[in-house]
Amino acid sequence: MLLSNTVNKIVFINTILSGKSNGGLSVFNDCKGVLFSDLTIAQFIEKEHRYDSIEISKSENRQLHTFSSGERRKVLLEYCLAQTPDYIILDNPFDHLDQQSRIDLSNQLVELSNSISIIQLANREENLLPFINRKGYVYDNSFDIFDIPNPFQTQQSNVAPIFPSSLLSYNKVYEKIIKFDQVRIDYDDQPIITDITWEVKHGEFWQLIGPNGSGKSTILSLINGENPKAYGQNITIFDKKKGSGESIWNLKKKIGHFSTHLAELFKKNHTVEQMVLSGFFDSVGLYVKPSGLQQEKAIQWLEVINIRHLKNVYFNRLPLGQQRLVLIIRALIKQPPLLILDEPFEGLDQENTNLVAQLLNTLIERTEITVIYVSHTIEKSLVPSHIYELTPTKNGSIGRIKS
Ligand SMILES: Nc1ncnc2c1ncn2[C@@H]1O[C@H](COP(=O)(O)OP(=O)(O)OP(=O)(O)O)[C@@H](O)[C@H]1O
Repeated sequence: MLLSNTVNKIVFINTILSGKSNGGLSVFNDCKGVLFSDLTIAQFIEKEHRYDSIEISKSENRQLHTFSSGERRKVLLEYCLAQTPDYIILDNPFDHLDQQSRIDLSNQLVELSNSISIIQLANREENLLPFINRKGYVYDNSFDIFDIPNPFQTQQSNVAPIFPSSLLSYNKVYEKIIKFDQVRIDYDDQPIITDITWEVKHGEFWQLIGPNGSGKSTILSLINGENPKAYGQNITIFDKKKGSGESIWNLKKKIGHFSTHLAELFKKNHTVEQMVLSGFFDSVGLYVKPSGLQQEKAIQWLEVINIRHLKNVYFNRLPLGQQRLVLIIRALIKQPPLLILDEPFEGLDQENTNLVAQLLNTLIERTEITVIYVSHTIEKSLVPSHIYELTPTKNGSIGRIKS
């Protein structure tokens, strides 16, 4: 099933799992189904957080949030198959996976399709599994299923003419936005990254690549102040050595941050507009009163991603793809000196992928922002000026500049 980003995926999935489908999917109404999705992962993480329990990875005795994004997916698939379902719903199964893991998963799914039924949900046609023999397209919340138009056309987004100006001006030019000097991080005596020496200068545009579990998110967490292991390492951010007295909040003021995990534990009833505004205050969700100018800016950004009409809808009720778009503009709204995006294209359909790529291109063209993003896929429309690649070794991942 190819789904547009406006489809409420949670309701769609629940309709199938509760045996209430109409049309072609009604053949599954009396069968036992399981869900393989970021949504399931988020639910398990929440449960483990609330009860301080281990729900999935009992053999490794680890909570799910301590696994990397790709590792979480692998652990979840094992768990799903152990439930011996009649069918499995695979929601964007290739998200968060590196190239080799995608190939391995494809092969595993070909095998699996001999014993159980598979319903694949994808946001991009190129991600549909090649062996799937019945395809459909759902584009709104009627959940009516149509044939996929051939060729499948997506609208080209054009964000350039209404790109909002910045409210704040960061006119200080830093000599070293980031400098890592022989950085090494261990978890439970297991080396994760080792001997990382890397420098990012003002205005540069970097992609950080490496296989699942190689330490990309760990590196980002050392930069954005979320990882206490940064202290004691030789790390300089905005010309200041880590540990030389700058508060995390001061650091966060200069960084816009997006990660697909950002709202995993967010359960409050905050609206879309409040969520976007919270980017000014470096919080997830809004806890202070914004100014009129800030509110104006939030509306302008919502216009950029074409969802101004949803400003009063609760963030948690939005389809996952739109939640991610909202979190991306939340990261952009203050137009900070440094923007960090961890997998900004995951879960987006082609149209919204184009939109985000164009937003980033415009930002890079018109401002002096420094950008670091992590992505397992190469987006043709987005060309970083530099690539830093992590390669795992038994002593932890080492890094090198790829271009
Ligand atoms: N809190 C933790 N406790 C134990 N191990 C951890 C913890 N956090 C991360 N790790 C491990 O560190 C390694 C690097 O994780 P990280 O999330 O940085 O990888 P990544 O390159 O971002 O992977 P992915 O592409 O799958 O997102 C992984 O093997 C992960 O299991």
